[in-house]
Amino acid sequence: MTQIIPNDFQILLVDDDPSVNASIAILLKQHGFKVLSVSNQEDALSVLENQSVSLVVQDMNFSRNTSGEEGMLLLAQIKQRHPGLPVILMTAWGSIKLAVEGIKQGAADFVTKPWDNQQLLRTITTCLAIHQNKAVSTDTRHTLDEKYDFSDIVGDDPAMIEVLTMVARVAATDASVLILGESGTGKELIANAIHKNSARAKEAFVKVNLGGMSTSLFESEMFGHTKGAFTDAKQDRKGRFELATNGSIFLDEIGDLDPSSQVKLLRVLQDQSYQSVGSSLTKKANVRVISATNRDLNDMVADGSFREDLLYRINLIVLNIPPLRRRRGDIARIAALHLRKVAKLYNIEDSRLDESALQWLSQQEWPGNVRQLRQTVERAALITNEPVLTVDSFNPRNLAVEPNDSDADLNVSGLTLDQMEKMMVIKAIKAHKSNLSRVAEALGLSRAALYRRIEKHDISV
Ligand SMILES: Nc1ncnc2c1ncn2[C@@H]1O[C@H](COP(=O)(O)OP(=O)(O)OP(=O)(O)O)[C@@H](O)[C@H]1O
Repeated sequence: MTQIIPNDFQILLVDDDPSVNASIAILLKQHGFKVLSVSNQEDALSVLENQSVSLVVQDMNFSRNTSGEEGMLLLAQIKQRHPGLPVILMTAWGSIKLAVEGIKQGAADFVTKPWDNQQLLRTITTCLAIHQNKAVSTDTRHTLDEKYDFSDIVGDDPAMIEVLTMVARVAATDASVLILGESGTGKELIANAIHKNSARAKEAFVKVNLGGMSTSLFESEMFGHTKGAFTDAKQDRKGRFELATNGSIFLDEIGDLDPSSQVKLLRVLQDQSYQSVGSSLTKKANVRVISATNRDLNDMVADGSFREDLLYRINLIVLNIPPLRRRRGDIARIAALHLRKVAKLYNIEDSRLDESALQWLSQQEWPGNVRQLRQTVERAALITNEPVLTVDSFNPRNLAVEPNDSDADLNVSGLTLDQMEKMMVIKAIKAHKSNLSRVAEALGLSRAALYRRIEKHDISV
């Protein structure tokens, strides 16, 4: 994992208030960094010309003018002369608009005054780690696997190697990551990989589907509630942020969040603290935030349905997961992986895909991406019940797969999810000779969940 060796880095502080420079300098030196301080823009630019600096922390105002214009100008000058140099802005509390503007102009991040020492340190080390790793040459899958745990993720195609290399770079940092990609491309798998390869790996990875969360439930779900806070609050309940303490929170479908919940989420990300519903106690949110969506958040910002300031809080790092049709090189391996899994589940021995099947699978458009590929392979294995799958096993006549179906969410199999589920439960019961503990284990269900399904589908055991 990427470690920052502070002594390798010289940080330039630019603030007209000597006490600000002095106290940040003490903090950074205590943590081993080398520090230079200047009080105005001219000196800052001259130091950058003549000395080796790894990162700049700059104020936004250098005179009585408090508009932030001077800071923006300095940022623009630094970015023009030293495009790759990370700059962190110090902005007055409440001037988030200015900070957002700064990020647009190329600032790496911003910290509000009065600053929190730990947060400032985290921001600095994160920016340095991301920047440092940019210089590392692209890895191969083999070198990545030596250092990181990417088990369960097939990705040898150059498009995915690029994604995994970026995951490797950012995993160790606390940077917020926004994962973009069509439905079924593996966003959740990537979010989990970021967590697994971070220092938070031993703590919780809490997934929240914001798409399915109503406005009225948002606060109590995310921040928890105390007993009696509202009519149905029969006891204290922890929220998702508390459950994710010291770990990571995965905010799936963040593009579906309604405006009032967006404000509440922004507040906790901004302040790094929150209050449970019905409590006046402020709790610290030491949580790494990973978000995902298949919507275009920039378009949503443009049409006013997504807050720009929230976007800049969640997208320090953006990972674009390519659709499966742009990484056809991975199709055969993904298909084989999921076939192995389903074969194990149903005790099918020596199952494999023959050349004709692999070729056919590699040529499809897969509008539903990896999820659709996985379901197609599982379905074929289940329906044919043959160890070797050929192109015929995927014959649309048998499986009703439409090769160029353009709607990923349509039921492309001719089977509903419910029918699939029933079929899988029946097969697993047969394969494990009605030993329900083993059936539950094979299906990844608790015994209670298995019983519920047996009852729901009226299956005899
Ligand atoms: N690179 C991959 N290798 C192996 N399996 C994968 C890969 N990517 C995705 N999958 C599998 O595809 C399925 C869908 O993945 P996942 O849920 O992560 O997608 P998603 O982009 O989060 O979907 P959605 O947008 O619908 O939430 C999962 O079963 C996952 O295990």
